[in-house]
Amino acid sequence: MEAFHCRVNTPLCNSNNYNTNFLASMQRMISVQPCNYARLLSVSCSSAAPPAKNNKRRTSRDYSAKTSITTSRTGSSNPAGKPQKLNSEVSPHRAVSAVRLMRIELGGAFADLLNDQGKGSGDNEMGYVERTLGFRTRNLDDRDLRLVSEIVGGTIRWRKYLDHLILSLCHEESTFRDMEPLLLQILRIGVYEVVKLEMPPYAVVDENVRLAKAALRPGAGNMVNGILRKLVVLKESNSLPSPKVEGDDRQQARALATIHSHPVWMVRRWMKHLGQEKAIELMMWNNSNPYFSLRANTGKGFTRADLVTQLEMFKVPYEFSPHLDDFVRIRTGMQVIIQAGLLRKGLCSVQDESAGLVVSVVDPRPGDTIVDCCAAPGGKTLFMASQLSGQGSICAIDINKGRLRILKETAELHEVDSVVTTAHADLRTFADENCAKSDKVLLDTPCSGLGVLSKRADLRWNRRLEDMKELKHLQDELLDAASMLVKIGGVLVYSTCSIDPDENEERVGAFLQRHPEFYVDPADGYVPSTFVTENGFYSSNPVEHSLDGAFSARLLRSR
Ligand SMILES: C[S@@+](CC[C@H](N)C(=O)[O-])C[C@H]1O[C@@H](n2cnc3c(N)ncnc32)[C@H](O)[C@@H]1O
Repeated sequence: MEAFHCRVNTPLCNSNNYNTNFLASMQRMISVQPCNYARLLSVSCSSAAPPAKNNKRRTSRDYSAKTSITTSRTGSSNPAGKPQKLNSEVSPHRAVSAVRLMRIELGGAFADLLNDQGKGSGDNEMGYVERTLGFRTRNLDDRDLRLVSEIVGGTIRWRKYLDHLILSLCHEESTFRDMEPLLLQILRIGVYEVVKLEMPPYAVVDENVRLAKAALRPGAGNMVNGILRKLVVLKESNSLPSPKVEGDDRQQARALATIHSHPVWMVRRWMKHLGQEKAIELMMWNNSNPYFSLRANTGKGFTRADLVTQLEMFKVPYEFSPHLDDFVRIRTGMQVIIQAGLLRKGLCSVQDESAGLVVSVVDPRPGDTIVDCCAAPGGKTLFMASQLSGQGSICAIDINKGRLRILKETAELHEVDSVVTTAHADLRTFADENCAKSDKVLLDTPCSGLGVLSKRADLRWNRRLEDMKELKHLQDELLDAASMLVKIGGVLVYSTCSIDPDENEERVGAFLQRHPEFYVDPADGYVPSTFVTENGFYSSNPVEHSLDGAFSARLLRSR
């Protein structure tokens, strides 16, 4: 059977991609490679573990394409071709989680975007369930929605570790290697529920067996039953298989990557830059449940006190940010906030304080002319605009038209559009063609996003080591371009949401060598000293500051 090689494109930046659509992605994949439909159907209808006839390892993506093609060609992925119907036996959150996981891993949907959709999204989700599994379940209630977020986020984060457990519980490696994607997702959910959520184990087994039988076939249910029961026995006797951290650096990194569920290349990089202990702390942070920060939109006259009144009214527990006046932190209650329409009405935004502190480094003042070079979807543009009190201007540039449209619409919603204009352009061309010089230029550059892995559960699996090399080159070019827009005496702020020195200190160092007309203005006048490095840069560290990782350098132009 021929393998599919479909790389899901991910933007080289931290922000969400808003136009992902499962079926469209599937169609894209279909158009990439032809496939053998008869074989696909036979794969879906055969026993729990389809026989491995080829030597090549089948990736889950290979099977996903097959599954989805079956779906799109027949209108139902139900292998027995049963009419679509309500299945009240299957728990809704498991069915939705399994289908969401398929969409994320195979269709390129983004985990956090799906989690943010809130009430109403349950109907769409059920549509996906029906199209993928061939039946509906009862509707999701609030508890189900919370469970879906928890299970989907956790299962993605822990994927490597969960697969390690599943593999070690399979009789043969080929059983795991050739497992069809939906069956694998159901097993991952079950293993995550038993091992990480510590849910009542035999209920978890029964529920996931029921899902596998209904969504696939009885043989698949038997397989889930066998594997999960073995897992429960091992868990109860405290003898889950775990790789030993021993041998040379590479072997140790491999073991740690499995235990803490991260790509090996990242672990090796962090062991080199941070040492083993700090690398482990960072991975533990990335695997923990993040809290979120909300910024009250003062540009619209909605203060933090107003926000707090709303949170108290909806009984959402909060804490004040110790660093930024407009921000509060919440650990739970995001669904309530979404349902109450606070985001939709533009009264507040979800923004990490680490990003807010980058704006503090820019230090926007009423009357400033500002260029935001890589602006979309606009988190920092809008926060800067709210500080201009209607005086001054921000030119928001981005190469991505769709994201820039979102920025423009949000600026109107936030009532700061009088100071924001947008320019759809490649910064490198824009800088060549525009000779106007500005007071302040922010370059929030495309980066690996290695500082935001706790919030972006799927990002770790979408990044490759090669991205780092490509990014360095782009970051240098964008820095050169951004510097052309700064007036003499003006400010250039370079920022990333990465903790990687290659993207941060090294890029700034190389820039200063190429541009002796710039020098560092230490960040300690702009952010609390705990965030200021010995070189005068702003740097937030997830483990040390309990924020996302971010970096910025404030550079002044002398001539
Ligand atoms: C890190 S994101 C920016 C996030 C944004 N500053 C915010 O706070 O919401 C990087 C952005 O750079 C844009 N970008 C990438 N290459 C670009 C280029 N050559 N010119 C202009 N924008 C570019 C991407 O489209 C993406 O929106």
